[in-house]
Amino acid sequence: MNEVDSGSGTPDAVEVAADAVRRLTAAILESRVRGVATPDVSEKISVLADRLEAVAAHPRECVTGKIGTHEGALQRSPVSGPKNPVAIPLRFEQCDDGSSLAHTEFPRQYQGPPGLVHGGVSGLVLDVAMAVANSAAGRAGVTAEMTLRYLRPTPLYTEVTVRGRHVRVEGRKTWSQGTLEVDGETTVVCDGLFITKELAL
Ligand SMILES: CCCCCCCCCC(=O)SCCNC(=O)CCNC(=O)[C@H](O)C(C)(C)COP(=O)(O)OP(=O)(O)OC[C@H]1O[C@@H](n2cnc3c(N)ncnc32)[C@H](O)[C@@H]1OP(=O)(O)O
Repeated sequence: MNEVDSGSGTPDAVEVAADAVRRLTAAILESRVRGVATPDVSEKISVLADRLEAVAAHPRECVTGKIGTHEGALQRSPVSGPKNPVAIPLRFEQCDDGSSLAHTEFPRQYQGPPGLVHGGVSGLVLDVAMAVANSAAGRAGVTAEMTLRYLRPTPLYTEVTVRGRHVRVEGRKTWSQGTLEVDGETTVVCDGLFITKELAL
C-alpha cells in the first residue's frame, strides 16, 4: 500500500499555518457553544487575515490557472489537502487492487445533524476517494453524476474508513463506488459516473 501524493513528509510553512487554522476553526466553534466572549482574540484573528490577504495572490490567478497548477491536486484539495485549512485532511493510500483507502475522524466543523457528519460532506469525501482510485487506474476525469445512499448515521469524532474503487469503464465513462464505514458497518454508499477529461493536476 502506498500513500498518495503525501508531499515531502515534513510540513512546510503553509501546511503548519493550515493546521493552525483548522485548530482555530474547531476552537471558535467550541468557544461559541460555551458562550465565551473573545473580542480580543477576534480582533487579532482579523488583523492576521488582513495581513495575509494583503500579500496573497489574487483569487483570479487561481481561476485562470496562473497559480496552483504546479502543486498536486490532493495537496490543495478541500478533502485531502494539507495546505488547505478547509480539508480534514485525509491521507489516501493506494491499495494493491487499485482502490483508495483513508481513515479519519470528522471533527465538529463537519457536523450536520447533532453529533453526525453532514451528508454533503460525506458526498464530498467520497467524490475524492473515487477520483483517487480512478486516477490510479489512468482514468482521471470529472464527476458527471453521484448517487448517495445514507444507510446509517456517520458519527463525529469516531474512526471512519473511507474507500473508493472504480467498477467499470466504457469509452470515456468510468463508474466508481465509494463507501464510508464505521466499526465495519457501511454508513454511506456513493455510486459515481466520471467522464475522462484532461485535468491540470
Ligand atoms: C488524484 C486525483 C485527485 C483529484 C481530486 C479532484 C476530484 C474532483 C472531482 C470533481 O469535483 S469534478 C467537478 C464536478 N464536475 C464537473 O464540474 C463536471 C461538469 N460537466 C462537464 O464538464 C461536462 O458536462 C462533462 C465533461 C461531464 C461532459 O461533457 P463532454 O462534452 O466532455 O462530454 P459529452 O457531453 O460528449 O458526453 C460524453 C458521454 O458522457 C455522457 N454524460 C455526460 N454527462 C453526463 C451526465 N451528467 N450524466 C450521465 N452521462 C453523462 C454523455 O451522455 C456521453 O455519453 P455517450 O458517449 O454514451 O453518448
